[in-house]
Amino acid sequence: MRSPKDFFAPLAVGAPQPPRQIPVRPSRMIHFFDPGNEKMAAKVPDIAKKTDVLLGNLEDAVRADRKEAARAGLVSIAKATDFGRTQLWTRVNSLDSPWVLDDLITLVTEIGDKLDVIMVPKVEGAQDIHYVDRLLAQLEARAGLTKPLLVHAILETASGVANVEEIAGASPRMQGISLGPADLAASRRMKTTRVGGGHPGYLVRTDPVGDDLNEGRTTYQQDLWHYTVARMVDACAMNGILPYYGPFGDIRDVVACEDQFRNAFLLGCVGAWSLHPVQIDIAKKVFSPSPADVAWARRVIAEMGDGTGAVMIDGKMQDDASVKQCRVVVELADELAATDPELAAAYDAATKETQS
Ligand SMILES: CC(=O)SCCNC(=O)CCNC(=O)[C@H](O)C(C)(C)COP(=O)(O)OP(=O)(O)OC[C@H]1O[C@@H](n2cnc3c(N)ncnc32)[C@H](O)[C@@H]1OP(=O)(O)O
Ligand SMILES: O=CC(=O)O
Ligand SMILES: [Mg+2]
Repeated sequence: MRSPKDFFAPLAVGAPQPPRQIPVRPSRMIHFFDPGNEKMAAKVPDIAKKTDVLLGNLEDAVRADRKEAARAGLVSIAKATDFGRTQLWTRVNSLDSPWVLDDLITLVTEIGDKLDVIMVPKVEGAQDIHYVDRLLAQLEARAGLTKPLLVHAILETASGVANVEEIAGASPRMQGISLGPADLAASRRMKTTRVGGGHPGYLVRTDPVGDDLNEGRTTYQQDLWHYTVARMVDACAMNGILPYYGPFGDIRDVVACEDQFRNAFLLGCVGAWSLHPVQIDIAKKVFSPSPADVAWARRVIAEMGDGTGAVMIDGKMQDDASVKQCRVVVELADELAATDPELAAAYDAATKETQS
């Protein structure tokens, strides 16, 4: 057993120093594509210009007989493309699959310098992260990489949820965690047949008004994912890593997709997956704080001075705690605005308006 003092030491001789902080880079949408699908692959250079993260997916949604083609496709796309500021991630096959070892060996060796994050599916506990951590260190050392690869876990097994805190803190490489509602539903033996989103049957109903149990009773659909997202957000926050909502499979229902993404944003997530080009702009809109919220937050910070005490602004009490929330919003807005001049202009315009 290594001492806690060794937590940040490289796990192989010659491997780069693991990170002490997760780099702050926009990751509002993690856009999935199948690198073995020629049509999708052809769109990558253009999609790269409008996404924060492009993810070459090798796992579910890639047919078993297309796994090698997807892996080879990702290698050639990564070598041929200048991604600019866009991060390149991959989702490798699960640790019990016949493909994952070759996924990791090939990708780290061939394009380890181009990849930022490796997403690991179906993580059950810290032991899965420890395995990947050591293997990556060995491969990084062999490939002579100088920048450590980061690891992102998908929360999509019942035991993964039970162990989410230890997963989040299992390695200094841990960059974040995404909810995987489809596999999680199956693992939990939930009786849904969807990829994320709500279900009309999961509801609460107001009390009966008279003898007729069917008359005048309103029902409210509930969020199937609230408990898991909230646990994931806490586990990530306490370990200094980033939480994400995962996939929303009803591509046509852009309205409900936006709702699901916004619930996650409000609860603390920094982004979500986009499975289809139509979901990119939804994620960008939802996971960027609105100009009105940023203007308000800047006003509260300005009026709170040194950040202590209580003031009244437009009839609302503000104090040390609310100013901290405002700082979270403004920090995120500033980070996003730093690479998005349009957003920066919208934030400044809204701020000027509240000052006039
Ligand atoms: C539970 C989980 O694990 S979720 C994560 C795994 N799943 C995925 O990664 C799914 C990724 N997405 C997809 O495979 C596809 O978007 C599908 C199958 C859902 C729909 O694909 P299509 O039926 O081709 O959709 P549609 O006809 O609307 O596509 C329009 C165009 O966008 C392209 N396109 C679709 N999805 C993507 C994408 N994710 N990235 C880039 N291009 C895409 C299509 O190739 C098509 O191109 P064309 O105009 O040159 O023909
Ligand atoms: O991988 C994602 C999921 O929902 O399953
Ligand atoms: Mg899954």
